[in-house]
Amino acid sequence: MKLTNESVARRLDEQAGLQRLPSDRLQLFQMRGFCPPDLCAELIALIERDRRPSTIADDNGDAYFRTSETCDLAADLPAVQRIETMLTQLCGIPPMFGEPLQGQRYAEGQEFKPHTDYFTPGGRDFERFCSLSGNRTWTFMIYLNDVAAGGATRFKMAGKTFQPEEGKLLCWNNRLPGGGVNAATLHHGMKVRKGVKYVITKWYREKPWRG
Ligand SMILES: O=C(O)CCC(=O)C(=O)O
Ligand SMILES: [Fe+2]
Repeated sequence: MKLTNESVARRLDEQAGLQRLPSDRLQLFQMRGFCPPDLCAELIALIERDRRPSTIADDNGDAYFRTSETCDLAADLPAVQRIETMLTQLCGIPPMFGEPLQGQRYAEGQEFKPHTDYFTPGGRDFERFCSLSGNRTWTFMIYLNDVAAGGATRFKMAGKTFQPEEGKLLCWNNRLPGGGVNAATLHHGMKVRKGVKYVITKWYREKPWRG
């Protein structure tokens, strides 16, 4: 199957319950209640079990750039298989293009400062992270819980902020229609002010994933 840059957005446009953000700068969709509460709870338990401090490809020398904790979620776990199947049905991207599912946990005061999910062509980390699998194409992110205060995801250039909410999916195309990277996807996982925030993230690549 040849996966074109445009075919994913077209498919997402046809999915019931998925809303497309009105914007000519980026392709971004949201869906409330995508992940059922029991599955959100299972995924949170897995993140609690396996979390470790997050790393970041290029933190611009700022140790506080991404202060959350991360974990890779093993593909053979039943909860992971369940959400992966739901994502594949939604977007139609063959699973071979996907990186392993990741979980993030933000405690009070933690954040992920403004960044893009793609690697900047020609940037310091590009060769290291993209030579085998190509750059990131689509991001699918799911909030697993309601957060008492803070923890929104802000797309400054697109002028849009999303509040965390149990089961809510956000997804966006990191590329422009012509194939280059889209700087308007810049986003900020804002500080959690009260409570704990859990998300999972699925990133897809231009070529089949070779980790
Ligand atoms: O937690 C958020 O709101 C954003 C997370 C994010 O941008 C990422 O993991 O790449
Ligand atoms: Fe991100």
